[in-house]
Amino acid sequence: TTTLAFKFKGGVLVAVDSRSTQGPYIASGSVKKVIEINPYLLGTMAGGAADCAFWERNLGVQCRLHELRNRERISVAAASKLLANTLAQYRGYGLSVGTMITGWDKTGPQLYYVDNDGMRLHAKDTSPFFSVGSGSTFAYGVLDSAYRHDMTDEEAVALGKRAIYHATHRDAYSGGINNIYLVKEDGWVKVFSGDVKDLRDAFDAEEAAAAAEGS
Ligand SMILES: C#CCCCC(=O)N[C@@H](Cc1ccccc1)C(=O)N[C@@H](CC(C)C)B(O)O
Repeated sequence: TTTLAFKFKGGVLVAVDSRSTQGPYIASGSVKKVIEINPYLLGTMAGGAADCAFWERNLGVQCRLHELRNRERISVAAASKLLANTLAQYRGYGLSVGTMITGWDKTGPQLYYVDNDGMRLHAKDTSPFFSVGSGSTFAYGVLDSAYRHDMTDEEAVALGKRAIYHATHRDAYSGGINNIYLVKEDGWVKVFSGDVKDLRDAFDAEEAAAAAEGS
């Protein structure tokens, strides 16, 4: 798996692959690794497929109960804390969950990293991005070299495609379809879904257009 998310001028960009493996066997090439918790909250999945799917779906239930009891949408910080607390309860059971919880709440766009070790990190200006999964080292290489805060939405999408492209090219456990979401003030939007084999052309074209626009 390669999942990544970064905060930037326009909000939060989320990009993931869709491959599931069982050793060298490709169990699926079309896993939805972004879960749409509600129209303002997204969760990403890396690690155990069943563990991520089950506990992030459970997080959606907890978020909805929070809304009903408090008559207001849950903050990204609180939603990520709910998941972190759940994973802490099951520490030692062997869960494998590496996730990012992101969305736009009354404090603006927010991004957290949460995993089964009990880690919960808040993306700040010092480190505005995370990448999670077996291909994350390759994605970090691209993000570290090309990330800028003041990217346009198009440039952010092109960077997400570029990072996923290089990670899925090198990591045997990543591949399939690249799904990309943009988190804006009035909720998330799914902006792209395409085979990683075709990504090279996609980000080349986008970057050429951005360069032409810039000149
Ligand atoms: C048995 C078995 C594994 C069932 C499928 C399964 O969970 N595959 C895992 C890899 C894994 C994990 C833990 C134990 C074994 C095998 C997988 O593909 N994870 C991807 C993300 C999920 C959401 C699809 B990615 O992190 O590579």
